[in-house]
Amino acid sequence: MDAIDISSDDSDLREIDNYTDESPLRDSATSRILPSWATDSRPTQKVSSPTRPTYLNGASSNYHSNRSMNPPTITDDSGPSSSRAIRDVNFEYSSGNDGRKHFLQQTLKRALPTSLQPLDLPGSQNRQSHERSYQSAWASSSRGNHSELVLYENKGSRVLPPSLMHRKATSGVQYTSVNDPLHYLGTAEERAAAADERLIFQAALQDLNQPKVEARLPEGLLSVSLLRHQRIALAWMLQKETGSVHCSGGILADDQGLGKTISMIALIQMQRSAQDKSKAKDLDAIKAEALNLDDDDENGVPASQETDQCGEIDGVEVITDARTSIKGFRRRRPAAGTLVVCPASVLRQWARELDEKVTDDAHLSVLIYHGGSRTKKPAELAKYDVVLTTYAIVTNEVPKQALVEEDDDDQKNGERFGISSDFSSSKKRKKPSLSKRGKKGRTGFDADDFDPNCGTLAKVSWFRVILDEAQTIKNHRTQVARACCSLRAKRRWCLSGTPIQNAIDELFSYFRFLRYDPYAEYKSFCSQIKFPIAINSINGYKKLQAILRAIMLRRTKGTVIDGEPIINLPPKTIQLKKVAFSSEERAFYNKLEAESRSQFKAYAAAGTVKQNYANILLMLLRLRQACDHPKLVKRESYNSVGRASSEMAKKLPKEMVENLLKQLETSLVTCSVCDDVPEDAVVTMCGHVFCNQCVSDYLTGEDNTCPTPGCREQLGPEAVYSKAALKKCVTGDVNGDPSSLSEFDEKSIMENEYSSSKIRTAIEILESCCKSKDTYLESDILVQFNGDSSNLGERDSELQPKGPIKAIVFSQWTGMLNLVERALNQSGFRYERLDGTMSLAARDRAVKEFNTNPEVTVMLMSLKAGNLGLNMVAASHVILLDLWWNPTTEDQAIDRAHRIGQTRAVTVSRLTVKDTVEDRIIALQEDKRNMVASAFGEDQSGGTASRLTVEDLRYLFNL
Ligand SMILES: Nc1ncnc2c1ncn2[C@@H]1O[C@H](COP(=O)(O)OP(=O)(O)OP(=O)(O)O)[C@@H](O)[C@H]1O
Repeated sequence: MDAIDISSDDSDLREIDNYTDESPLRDSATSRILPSWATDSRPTQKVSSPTRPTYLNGASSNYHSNRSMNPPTITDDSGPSSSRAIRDVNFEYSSGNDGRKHFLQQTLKRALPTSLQPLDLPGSQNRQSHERSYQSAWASSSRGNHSELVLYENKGSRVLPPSLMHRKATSGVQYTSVNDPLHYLGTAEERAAAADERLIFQAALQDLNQPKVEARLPEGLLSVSLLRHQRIALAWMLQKETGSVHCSGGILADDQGLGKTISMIALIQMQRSAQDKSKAKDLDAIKAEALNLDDDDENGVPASQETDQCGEIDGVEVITDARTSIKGFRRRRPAAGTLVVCPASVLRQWARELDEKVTDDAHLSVLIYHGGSRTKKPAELAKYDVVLTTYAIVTNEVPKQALVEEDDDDQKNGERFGISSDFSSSKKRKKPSLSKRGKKGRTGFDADDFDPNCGTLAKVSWFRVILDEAQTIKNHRTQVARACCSLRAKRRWCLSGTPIQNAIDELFSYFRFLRYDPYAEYKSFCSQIKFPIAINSINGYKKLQAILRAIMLRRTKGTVIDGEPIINLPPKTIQLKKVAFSSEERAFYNKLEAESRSQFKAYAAAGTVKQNYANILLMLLRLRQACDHPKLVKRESYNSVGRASSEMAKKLPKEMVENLLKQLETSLVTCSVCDDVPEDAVVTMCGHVFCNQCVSDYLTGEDNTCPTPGCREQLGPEAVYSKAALKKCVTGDVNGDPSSLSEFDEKSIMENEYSSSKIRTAIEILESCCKSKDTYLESDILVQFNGDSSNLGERDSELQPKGPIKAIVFSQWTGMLNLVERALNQSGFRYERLDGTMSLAARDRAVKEFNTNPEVTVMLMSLKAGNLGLNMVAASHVILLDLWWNPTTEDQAIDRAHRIGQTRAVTVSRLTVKDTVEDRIIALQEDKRNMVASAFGEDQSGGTASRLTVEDLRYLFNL
């Protein structure tokens, strides 16, 4: 469980199982989401920040705006800032008399900040010595009494960074220079030494002084020229792949639409061309570099030490370790090129970019590894320069890395540090681990890593693995994250415009994938990153920025290099449009809220709030949906599942149908794909319940397993049943079409022609922009884009392309898209639609049609299926019909239109209804936005406001 609950009371919401990243109740800003009636009646009082805290505005990028440095505001730790910080990392503490003091004491007991830890000599600080210092620090601190411990916290000035203390250095410890030989440790020592934070400090220091190096690709490799920020990214990536001691690779976190894909393609080309050159010179050396992929094989034992017996399966040499009899295929695993893992919806786009942006002469061989007929031969994968696949297939084929047993560790630390079990999180339910601890190798991989039955992707050693839209693995407990972590690779990259969406914890998953030591260990991540933020948000976030600096490159659309914006995109205007309910809608909503209120009160009175987590989420879902259209609330099942599924349901034994129906009707659980209460719920043959759209999206085009953690049932689209389809079977009316079922009230707002206030507003916006005569006016702000990137971003009104103004309309609910469709038909719009229930080919067709057919002016998109990766620059208006829990998902959606290639000013309308749950979601989004800005050191506009000094770094790493 991600949230570490150290409150002694039996507070209800905090310990709810099955909470998820996106779920509102997991966030400690719960009180912002639940209506006041819900929070007021909670039996346990929670402490929350009464005022908005002050945030740090440090720098996270080398390439920042030319602003002068503003030292961050110093806030009293006992004030709102610290309580905010506590919320950021999901702490809570009891609000009794000494609640806060007690919390701090316990936090300090659990993980002393580095500033209180003795330093080991560089290179000697392996994991055990780290633990020793951790213990001894506690031992020395614990000799003091509690008030002494609190003293460290309250007398914050004693531990402030020098830059915040009139430039007086507090640490007498010498720090090593960039030229220190430590920086050039041999390969064998690198891993051990990387666990030393001192190296991270040095990298950050070096980075601070680093000039804006640009790499130039040899002529003839790409069909377009790289933009300046892309050339800088290329130089940075080359350095990270070859000259970094932390991990080979990193996080390219540029804003959506700045060209991360092309930057990666340039990296692949650059490295290939370098190889080609040196191949001529030294073939042997190349073999060693390209094929010695076992460097990253963490279960590996040098071949010379093994006395193995060999056999061969599928062209892969299988080795039986003579001592353990464990079968492995570490040796001779085919050495393959670059694996790109991305959401299914952008698979084809990657293929297109690889085809179009690379010259014919420097052609890269590309395999789309997707679909039921994909090859089973590892050697086949190894033939290609680039293999493209999806997260679903990786999840399916790669044995999962063991779960991080943080609860376990917490308990051990609690016991070791004398913390009462009341404060340990060990009471919480542990998610099942697929592997037993005893079977794990030294780095926690499952023994079945060597299972010859694992999929083809796992039987290859990759030279490079790129996770596109890497936020997909943000929850390190999920199967997808654990599978990606197990991929064998020499170099690793995460691409994401929004790497943090909900909580700092999400970074841990990337660090783990990247092998970014010491933070790839959950305990170190907590003690070195999470806890310092909890204790002092200003310093904690500054340190995080420094840590990120060593492996992350992030530029936003507002980034300036040498006084020049990195890209001249047309402006983007976001309007929050407050829609007023009609009187009927208001009455409907108020009634619904009143019902939810009394229901919640009943749970609270019975002390069963936490048992009713899913019910409460459902109440929230209904309130959210009521803001869109009352019909969404009443309609239980409005989408037909596929014909194959309806046919299959008819063939099932009656008893099985009844059981599945019961499961669908009575089990209130969250959908394990989107982590919300299922919309248009469907049940799988194995009895798991999902949103129809989510499970369809997951299963698109793949023979797959059930997405529920721990369930390995094979699943096809025909084994997913809607309530309507099952009911038909039970009542014997097996020939009916489930989609035509209607269960609605016949009140006026439930009538078919009733169009909600939000839909009416959306249509008005579309009428005014897409049907207006201005469509072809010269007055549009246009930017020339003719494929020649040397002209990218230049404004030239004479070359304005003429074309219709188009819009994308997003909703998270397919039911809402259905209702909007009807309104569009009535108003005579031509539109396309993209949602998770469609095949990849159908989605691709819809995007192409929208982008190229001048008659089609509206694209209806599901936020869940269409917010990532797609290029939809034909649209210059975006309408968001409903709000998502975190703002980054909305940003992603908006940037489908606001990206390189956009020629017009982009207008975004976010529709919300006043005095509803949506007000509270907006406040929650604001909190999350601030947390992300603090972590990256960005201001609200996405620019970097100030940068870390050498003193800051020295202080932050306690050197
Ligand atoms: N140097 C360039 N020359 C020509 N076109 C470019 C260049 N760089 C990027 N583009 C185009 O800009 C668009 C956006 O690029 P890309 O899809 O790589 O962005 P991204 O950062 O990966 O975005 P997202 O995070 O949304 O996936 C693409 O259509 C791409 O072809």
